Amino acid sequence: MEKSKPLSRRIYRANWTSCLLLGISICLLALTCLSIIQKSSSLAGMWLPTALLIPVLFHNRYRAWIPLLGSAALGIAASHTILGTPFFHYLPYLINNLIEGALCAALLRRMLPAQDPLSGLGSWMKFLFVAVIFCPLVGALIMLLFILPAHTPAELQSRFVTWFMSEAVAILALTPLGLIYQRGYLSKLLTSRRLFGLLLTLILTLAAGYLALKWLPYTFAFITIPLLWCAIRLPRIEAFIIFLAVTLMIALLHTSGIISVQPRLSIQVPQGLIFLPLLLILMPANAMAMAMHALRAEKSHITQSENRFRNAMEYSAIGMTLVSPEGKLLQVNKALCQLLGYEAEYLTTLTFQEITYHDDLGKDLMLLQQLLNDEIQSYTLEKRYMRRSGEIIWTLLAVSLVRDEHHNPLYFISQIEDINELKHTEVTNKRLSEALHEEKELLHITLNSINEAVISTDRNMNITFMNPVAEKMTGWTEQQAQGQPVSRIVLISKGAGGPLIDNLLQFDINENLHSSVERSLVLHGQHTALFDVQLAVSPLRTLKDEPIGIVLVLQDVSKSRELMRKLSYSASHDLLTGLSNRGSFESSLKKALNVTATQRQSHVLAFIDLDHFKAINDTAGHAAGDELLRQLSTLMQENIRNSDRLARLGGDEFALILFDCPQEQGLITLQHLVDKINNFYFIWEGNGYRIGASAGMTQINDANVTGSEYMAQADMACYIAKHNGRGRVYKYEPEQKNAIAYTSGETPPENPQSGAQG
Ligand SMILES: Nc1nc2c(ncn2[C@@H]2O[C@H](COP(=O)(O)OP(=O)(O)OP(=O)(O)O)[C@@H](O)[C@H]2O)c(=O)[nH]1
Repeated sequence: MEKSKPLSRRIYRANWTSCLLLGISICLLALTCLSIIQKSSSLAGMWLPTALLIPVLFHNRYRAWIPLLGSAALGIAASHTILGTPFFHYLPYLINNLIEGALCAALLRRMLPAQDPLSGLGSWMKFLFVAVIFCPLVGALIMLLFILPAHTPAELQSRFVTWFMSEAVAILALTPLGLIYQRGYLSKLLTSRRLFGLLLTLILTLAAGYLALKWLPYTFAFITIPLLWCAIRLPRIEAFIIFLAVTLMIALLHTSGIISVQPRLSIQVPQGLIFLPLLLILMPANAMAMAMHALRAEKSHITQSENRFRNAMEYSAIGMTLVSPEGKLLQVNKALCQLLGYEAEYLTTLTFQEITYHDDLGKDLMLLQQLLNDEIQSYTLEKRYMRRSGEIIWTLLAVSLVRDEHHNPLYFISQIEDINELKHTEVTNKRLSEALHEEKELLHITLNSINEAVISTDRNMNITFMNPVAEKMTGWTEQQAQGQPVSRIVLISKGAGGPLIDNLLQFDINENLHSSVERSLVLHGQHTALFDVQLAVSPLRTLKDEPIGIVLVLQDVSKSRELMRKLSYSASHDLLTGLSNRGSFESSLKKALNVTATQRQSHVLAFIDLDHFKAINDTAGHAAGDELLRQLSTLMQENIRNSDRLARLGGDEFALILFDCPQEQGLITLQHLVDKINNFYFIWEGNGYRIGASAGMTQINDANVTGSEYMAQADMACYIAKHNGRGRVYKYEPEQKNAIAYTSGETPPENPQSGAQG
């Protein structure tokens, strides 16, 4: 917003044209006034140049004053020069005029607003004191200083009074016009219809004034009437124009001798006071014009604000009403009528109590009372109204109270906003939110009570939720894990020693389901044990199918895996000795045959049968036999390579595959085993026992021969070893159809050692 003061200064920025205009105007005014002086007395009854200079300076910035004052000085000097007044004679008066004008303008600039200096009686009173009384007095005093030595006291007194009066009357008549004049007013007036009215009023006022001056007694009392009438009827500026015109008319008529303003009194009125009545009639007229202007401005202001309020109320999108302190709807707008379904005429016959839903009336009345008691300034309330159709609607009511100047309540202003839909949505939302909360609680309880670990993440794979089982298995609390990358918390590998799975989202669940026990998934908990787990990974998606994270469900399957391991073990092992059983051995034989087929490797297959084992059972008992079987299994296991496969086929029969083993080496190894058994000294319950073993072997080097054929060959060789004296190793020879006894340079014993007590 622009400030008024700079705006005004900008409008009246002085330039050469305005300086020239001012100079010419002041010259003309001074010529007029000086002509009057020359005709009448030594000083003019009215000195207009200063009265013009004051508003011009007032409307211009200080830095423009020097050219303006210069122009004014030149104007006055020119007028004196034209009339032949010597320079040094008029110079003091000229300087005094400039000082007085500048002092007055400077004081007015300090005391009055720049935009509208005379806006009311208050500002006019200031103007009166400063411009009409104080400054002319100062000017008169300065003038006395100039002429002090050359005049008598009586002359000084007369000149003082004349100077003061002539300045005061001129300033009162002309300066207000200059102060309130706004650029463009004259051209607007000349083109408007008001001009005719103004001219007519001017003529009538001047005529009335002339008639009063010429023929009526109490001359100035009668002049006051048309002036006051103008002050009341006309706008401020037009009234001031008429005041000026009347003042000039009186001065001219008096000077020209057509009329005399000299009162018909016995005592002679001093020359200087001749225009005192003029001053006295101008002052009330001016004051009245100002008062009427202020009144009109106030009225216009009130009308404007009333219009604004009426428009705001009428065209408001929300319902508005003015309500009397008793509750009667005084005024309603269209929006309220639509909201409540009534016509305005009918609605204004009702009270708000009649249309308020009964349950909400109490609270409304209570707040209204607080408002009336001045305890609150306004209030808002969600309340229900009853529509004409009987429907009940929710509204948001805002109420304030308007009071008169004595603080008595005038009316309430109520704004009523339709929040019916909002309220219903709110109820629905509340219900939905409660249902959602219940669902969430239920889900939480479910997740907390199930045996599976449940972990969810956000779209960045950072953990958002873990149930208690997940906390237990991972070794992280939900609080610790929240916001952490899932790959840091959930460490899963394929098998206990396998590599960690780094991308759980792309993990193939089917692969996990069908993998062997050894390759199945293991969860590595922090500071906790390893868990055999079954993993399910589900991506979470929005309704628009946008990914928002994943849910991991981990089932602890450690117990079932352990059982499976045990079952698998017992299915493939001999429970007494811990060696492989027949089934497992046959699988190993198949592998050996495959290797032979693919890599052309040859292996050795052997059967080992204990000699006279039955005797141990019979003499020491079945438990001793069991223990002997266990010790001999360990003995044999210790004397073969880790890669070889030893199995107990049943009873006291063992089978052996020596992988990737030439026949000669196989025979040496077998003989070594048989020797070890032959030399083994078994102690049971303080007694020592010896047994022996017979072995038959065959070479696996032909992929076309089946496993059972090779088994039969080894069996046959073992049989021959047994029946050819026991305690020896025989190799199967296919060409001879019979096994050939093999000795490793030693003669087989005639009578093999039997399980006799040592
Ligand atoms: N203690 C024990 N004895 C068994 C087990 N399985 C079989 N036997 C016995 O092992 C013996 C095996 O019979 P044979 O091979 O004829 O006995 P042997 O005295 O070794 O005969 P030869 O082989 O001809 O020397 C039988 O007496 C079975 O009862 C077992 O698991 N524990």
